[in-house]
Amino acid sequence: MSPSDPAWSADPPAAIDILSAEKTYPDGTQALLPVDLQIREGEFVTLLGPSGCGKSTLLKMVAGLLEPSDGRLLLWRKPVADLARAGKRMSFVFQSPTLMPWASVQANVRLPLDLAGVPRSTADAQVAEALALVGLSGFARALPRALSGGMQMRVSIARGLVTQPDLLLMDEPFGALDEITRHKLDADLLALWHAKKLTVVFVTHSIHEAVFLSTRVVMMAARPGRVVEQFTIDAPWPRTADFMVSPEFTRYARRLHESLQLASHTEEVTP
Ligand SMILES: Nc1ncnc2c1ncn2[C@@H]1O[C@H](COP(=O)(O)OP(=O)(O)OP(=O)(O)O)[C@@H](O)[C@H]1O
Repeated sequence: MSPSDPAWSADPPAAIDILSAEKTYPDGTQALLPVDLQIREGEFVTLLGPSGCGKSTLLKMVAGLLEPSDGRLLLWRKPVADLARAGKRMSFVFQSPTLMPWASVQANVRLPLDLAGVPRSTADAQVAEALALVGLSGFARALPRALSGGMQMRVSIARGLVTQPDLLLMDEPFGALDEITRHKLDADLLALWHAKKLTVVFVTHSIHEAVFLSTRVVMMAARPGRVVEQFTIDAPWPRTADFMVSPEFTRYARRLHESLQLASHTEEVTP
C-alpha cells in the first residue's frame, strides 16, 4: 500500500465520533453543551475537569448508558447500539469495584461471560487469563472481602477485560485508592493498554494521573459542561516512574494546572 492508494492512511481509524452530542437531564439540568470530539483507535484519552463538568455524562453517552438529548455518537462509524455488528466490544469500569460479595473472585470476573451464555469451559480459560493480566491468579477462589481495595479494583478491571474489549471506558477507577496503589494500577493499566492495543477513555480529577497515562487530555468546564481545551501528551513510551519526576512531566502538569484553574473559574455561559 502507498500514499497514492485510496485505502492508505497515516492515521488509525476512528473508534469514537461524538457529533454535537449534548445532554439536558429530565429535571432541566443542562449537563453538556454540544460536544464534538473524535477519538482514534489506540488512543488513551483522559477527560479532566472540575466537579460537575459532565465527564461522567459524556462517558456514559459513549457507553450507550445515556442517550444524548441532541446530536449523535458513533463507535467505529456505527451507532453505539450496533457496536457488535462492527465486530467490536466495549467494557465499562466504574469508580467502585461493585463486586458480588457472596461470590468468589473467579465468579465475579466470569459474570459478563455467564450473561453472554459463554460455555463454562471457554469462560474459565478467559477468566484465568484476565486474572493473570491483573496479577491476581492466586486469588481466584477468594471472596472480595478478603482483598484490599486495590485488589478489589483489579478484580473489577479483570471483569472489564474478560470479554476482550477493544474499547475500555473507565470512570475514575482509582479515585478512592491511596496514592501508592493508584500509581501501581496506573502503571499496570498502561502496560495493558499497550499490550492489548486498547482504545481507552478515562475520567479523572488528577492532573498527574492524566499526564502519566494519556496520549491526549480533554479539558472540560462546568455550568454548563463543555470541552474547553485539548492537550496532546507527546511523551515517549514506556512511561516509568522516572517520567513522573522529569522536567517534561512538570511542564505538562503545569500547563494542565493552568488550564484547570481557568476551567474551574470560567463565567457561566449562556448557550
Ligand atoms: N441523573 C441526573 N439528573 C440530573 N442532573 C444530573 C444527573 N446526573 C448528573 N447530573 C448533573 O449534571 C452535571 C454533570 O454531572 P456529571 O456527573 O456528568 O459531572 P462530572 O464532571 O462527572 O462530575 P464529578 O467530577 O463530580 O463526578 C452536574 O451538574 C450534575 O449534578
